[in-house]
Amino acid sequence: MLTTQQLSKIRRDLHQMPELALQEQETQKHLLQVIGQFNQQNLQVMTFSQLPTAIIVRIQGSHPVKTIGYRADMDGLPVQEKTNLPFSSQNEGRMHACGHDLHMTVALGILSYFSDHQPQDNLLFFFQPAEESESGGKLAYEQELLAGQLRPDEFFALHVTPDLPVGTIGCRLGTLFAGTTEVNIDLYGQDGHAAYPQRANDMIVAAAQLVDQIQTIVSRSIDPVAGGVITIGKLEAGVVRNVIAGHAHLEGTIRGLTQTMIERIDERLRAVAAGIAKSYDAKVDIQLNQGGYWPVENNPELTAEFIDYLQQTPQITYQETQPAMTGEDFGYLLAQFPGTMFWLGVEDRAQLHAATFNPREEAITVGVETMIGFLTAHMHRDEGEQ
Ligand SMILES: CC(=O)N[C@@H](CCC[C@H](N)C(=O)O)C(=O)O
Repeated sequence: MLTTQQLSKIRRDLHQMPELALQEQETQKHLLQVIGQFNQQNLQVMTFSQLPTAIIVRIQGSHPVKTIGYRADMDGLPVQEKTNLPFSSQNEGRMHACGHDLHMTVALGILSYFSDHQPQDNLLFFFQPAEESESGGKLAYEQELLAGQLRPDEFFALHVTPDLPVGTIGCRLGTLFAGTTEVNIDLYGQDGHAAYPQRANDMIVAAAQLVDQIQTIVSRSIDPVAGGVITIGKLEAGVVRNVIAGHAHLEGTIRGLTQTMIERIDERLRAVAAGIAKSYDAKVDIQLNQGGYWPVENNPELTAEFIDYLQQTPQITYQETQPAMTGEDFGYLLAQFPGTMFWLGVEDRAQLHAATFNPREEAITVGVETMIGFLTAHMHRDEGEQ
């Protein structure tokens, strides 16, 4: 089993090599190298041409009644790290700002334990590319990576959160995370000389109005008790001060706790964008893509058992959390397989996705020990029920 020092070294190595969605080649190489050092007796380590950076490791159980899956996401974000840590990202403009380096390390810690202590049930460790975009979970399912002998009967995963202290685990019955829709909007007008606005059709003004009107969607069209979010995170338009912009490009994300809510916001956004296009005599191209970012719905029975385990474990503080507006393509996988996702406290003042995000590493052993303890108890419970 990996020691705390070994886990920390692995996490720091992974932290230095963040790669974007579906480009996780170095990360995969590193994971395979670490896994190669574990006891291989009951392990089957697999990669796949259909999703080249994914890894699945199957551990054969001693007398299995089912296959239990555990998923860790692998990709980083297009963020320039500003932590000044000695093990900062070595990849310019890329950062593990969402804690996926910790997610992978926790998975390796659990995997290394069960490679030395054969579990009763089969275990499946899915190192998943592309959580931040491209929806690697959905791709894996559609390309039948998680089928046949590799089909999990249950699936578990965690996400780190800076909002909880180390030693605290957050979870809830029902919806843990929102579903999301990725938004891409292009507005097309007429470029021209800054001195002759009457001869051009300015898409900076149209885009500014669009961003402004978008703010009314949640505040005026959505039930405030149900809630929703629409954020425009990127707006590009124009080339220089004295040229009127004939094109504007906007990117954003919609968040809602139910499919109905997401669809309602999608519909309002289409209507508002069409209205702006009409009033500015512009052409609009709007692309809304939900991919696999479905709401994360925790399975009632498994999650109740998991929460019960946490409440009875003295080293852990359990906290019931509110649903969060973060998205996760594990939501897609939980729509196919029953399971539970939970928050692992890593306590930091910086938020997820911030360039200064610096999660506390002591949380790694909390994650590893929690999952080893829970899975062991869970498998024994199955044995008792046979
Ligand atoms: C936990 C987390 O931060 N997840 C991401 C998931 C990305 C969702 C999708 N690409 C989108 O932007 O809509 C998040 O941003 O919540």
